[in-house]
This record gives sequence, C-alpha cells and structure tokens, in this order.
Amino acid sequence: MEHDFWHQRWRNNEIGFHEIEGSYLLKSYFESLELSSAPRIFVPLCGKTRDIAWLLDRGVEVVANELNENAVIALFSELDVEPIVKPHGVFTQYSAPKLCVFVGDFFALNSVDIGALDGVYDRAAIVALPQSLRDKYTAHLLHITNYAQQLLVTFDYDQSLLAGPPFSVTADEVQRHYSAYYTVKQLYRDRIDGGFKGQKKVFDAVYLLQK
Ligand SMILES: C[S@@+](CC[C@H](N)C(=O)[O-])C[C@H]1O[C@@H](n2cnc3c(N)ncnc32)[C@H](O)[C@@H]1O
Repeated sequence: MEHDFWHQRWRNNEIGFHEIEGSYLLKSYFESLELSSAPRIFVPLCGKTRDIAWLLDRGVEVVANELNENAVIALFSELDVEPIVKPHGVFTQYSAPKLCVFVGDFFALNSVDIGALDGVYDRAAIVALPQSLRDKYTAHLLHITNYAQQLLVTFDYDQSLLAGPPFSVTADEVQRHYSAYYTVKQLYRDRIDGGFKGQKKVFDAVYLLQK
C-alpha cells in the first residue's frame, strides 16, 4: 500500500485493526516461543498496539517499527512513558527503557538498526501488505532479523469477496514464504465470530516459525 493510504487511515482514525486490549492470541501463544530470561523481540508495522505494553510487562525488550509518527506518539502516550526522540538515519527514533521504535519505512530498516533479536512478533503486519509487496516484506524481514524465530498472526478468507487490507494470507502462502528457513507450525486457526467487513467466513491463525 502507498504510505499515504496509511497516513490517511491514522489521520481519520480508521484503525479498526487496533485491539484495545491487545491480542488474545499473543497472550495465548507467546509461551510457544523459546526465549531467554531477558528476550528482545521485534514488532514490525506496530501501529500503537497494546501488545507492546503486554510484552514490556513480561520483561521483554521491544524494538519496533511504524510508518506513522502520530501512531507512535499515541503508543508512548498510552504507555504513559515520555520517549527520547532523535533522528536515526532516515528514521525518527522514539525510545525509553526497554523500548525503541523506528518511525519510517520498514523497507529502509537494516539489521544494524534492529540489533540482535530473540524473536519476531508479526500481528497484522504481513496481512497489511498487498500480494505484490509480501515477497519483498518476508525477504526483508528474514534478512534484517537474521532469521529469528517468529510468532505470526494472520487472517485468511476468500480474497475474491473482499479487498484488503487486511489481506488474506493462507497457510499455503505462509509455507511458501517461510518453509525454506523454518519449520512452520500452525498453532491455531479458527473462525472469527461475526467475521469482518461484512464477510462472515474469516479465520485468524497463529504460526510458530522456528529453525
Ligand atoms: C494493520 S496495521 C497493524 C498495526 C499493529 N501491528 C496492530 O496489530 O495493531 C498496519 C500498520 O503498518 C503500518 N505500515 C504500513 N506500511 C508500512 C511500512 N512500509 N513501514 C512501516 N509501517 C508501515 C501502518 O501505518 C499501520 O499502522
């Protein structure tokens, strides 16, 4: 999607993807990741997700990325944390103890920006991107995270019935992107009560990607 599309969504507060209580799927499946006692997790395309608060509460150090600066300002405000804000290459870096968010284009991030990681948490990141960008997204994510294990949360539905985002990312597509690098395990898939955007048959799914 064009950057303007997302900036406009944030400007108009069209953020139906945002979960006020955070994702119950993260809470249910986070323990599946094999983590050290002080893990460091990357959250791509993070919006102002409350999942970051949940991770911080568990002692996880979070490094994240988001295009829209107002989303990141809201993220810190809702955490009730005053960030240190400074330029970092083409990014603006918002940081606080145990949290660093790079504001700017995901595709401009590199592995040095992100540093060493224990894992990646992708919720509504791959599904935010159209098919034409998803190969590029997964290749770049693998590269900058040095193939760190992932907890991946997706949606799938009949794409012919609904234009994204969120886009439908099926189990086959997850395999196609990642099976050369990880063992891909589907931990969960179930129908979302009521579906979304007028579509009743929508599923969410959780995958664990580990070497
Ligand atoms: C569907 S939302 C998901 C946000 C968050 N992961 C969540 O679960 O609430 C996708 C987010 O990706 C951001 N985004 C889109 N394209 C991006 C890019 N190229 N680089 C960084 N962030 C991007 C959007 O601004 C938006 O906040």
